[in-house]
Amino acid sequence: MGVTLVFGAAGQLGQCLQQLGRERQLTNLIFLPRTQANILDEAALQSVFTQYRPTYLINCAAYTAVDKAEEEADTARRVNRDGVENLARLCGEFGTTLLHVSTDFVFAGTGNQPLIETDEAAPISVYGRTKLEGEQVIPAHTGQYFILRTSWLYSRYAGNFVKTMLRLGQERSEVRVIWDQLGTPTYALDLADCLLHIIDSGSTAYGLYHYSNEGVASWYDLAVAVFELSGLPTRVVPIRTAEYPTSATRPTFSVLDKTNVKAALGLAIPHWRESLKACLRQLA
Ligand SMILES: NC(=O)C1=CN([C@@H]2O[C@H](COP(=O)(O)OP(=O)(O)OC[C@H]3O[C@@H](n4cnc5c(N)ncnc54)[C@H](OP(=O)(O)O)[C@@H]3O)[C@@H](O)[C@H]2O)C=CC1
Ligand SMILES: Cc1cn([C@H]2C[C@H](O)[C@@H](COP(=O)(O)OP(=O)(O)O[C@H]3O[C@@H](C)C(=O)[C@@H](O)[C@H]3O)O2)c(=O)[nH]c1=O
Repeated sequence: MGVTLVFGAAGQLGQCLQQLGRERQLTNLIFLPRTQANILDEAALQSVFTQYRPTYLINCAAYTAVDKAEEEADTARRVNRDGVENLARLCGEFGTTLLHVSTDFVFAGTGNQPLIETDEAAPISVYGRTKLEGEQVIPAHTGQYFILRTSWLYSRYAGNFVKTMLRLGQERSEVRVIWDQLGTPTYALDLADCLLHIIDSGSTAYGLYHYSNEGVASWYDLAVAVFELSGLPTRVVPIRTAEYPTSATRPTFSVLDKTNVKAALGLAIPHWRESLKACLRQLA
């Protein structure tokens, strides 16, 4: 069986893949943190590809600080666009299948219907724009790719909204959370499982797909569920976006339609509340 290289292995999704790799004893998964393989370092990438000649590459490396990206557009673009192009070029040269992850923030989010892959992407933040550019550079270099757009990732690893709520819940009796932005929380471990499923299945249904957990929620709903399921008495006050100013504008409605990924890969996707329970069990 060929080798799968994982870039950005120290991040949230990368650590979920490491967890599944350990649990399933997948010896052909090679994890490369930024310190070993910076996706902006073309010479280092060339030598990693020459050494491993990977069958698959999973790219978890990204610039994900949504607000900070507004002031660091060049840095965000280098990682989210140029870094992805470096990987795609080498995947093309080495016949490697690229599994790349993108975001619901490529959408303006002004509608009210679940978004399909062919809906117009019109990002309203630097992060969203640079992630869209990353999606768009891939097909020029290789046709062997899966791009999975996902949303609102959380897990026991790295920083994420669920962990922020648990921390705030310990510190305060009340938190104020936006209820007028709708999307779908996604357990990063479920996404990691989906990525490994693509590899296991040997699927050649290349292309762009939407993947999140099932259901719809506001950030307020998610916070309420976190406190309810973890038995914390914290009160959640619903507020509007205007009452929580941030540098980056976020989509109002970015629920992803998963019809295509389920059909192409034969996946059963858990509801976000079920996956949240599983994550909170891991965190406890
Ligand atoms: N988090 C979320 O809510 C969502 C994430 N996504 C997408 O999912 C993917 C995974 O996200 P997630 O795991 O949460 O992100 P994280 O920010 O947790 O992890 C990203 C990793 O990429 C690394 N990295 C940054 N720059 C480089 C570089 N030049 N070379 C190599 N590695 C680098 C970071 O290293 P360091 O820690 O040193 O900066 C970090 O370890 C990303 O593509 C993201 O855009 C999509 C929707 C939602
Ligand atoms: C901490 C906090 C956040 N919020 C709001 C702000 C924002 O609209 C929303 C989420 O805030 P965060 O900053 O935690 O999450 P954010 O960084 O916006 O999350 C996004 O990250 C990128 C990487 C993606 O790709 C997206 O899919 C999405 O997951 O919750 C509150 O209303 N109250 C709070 O106390």
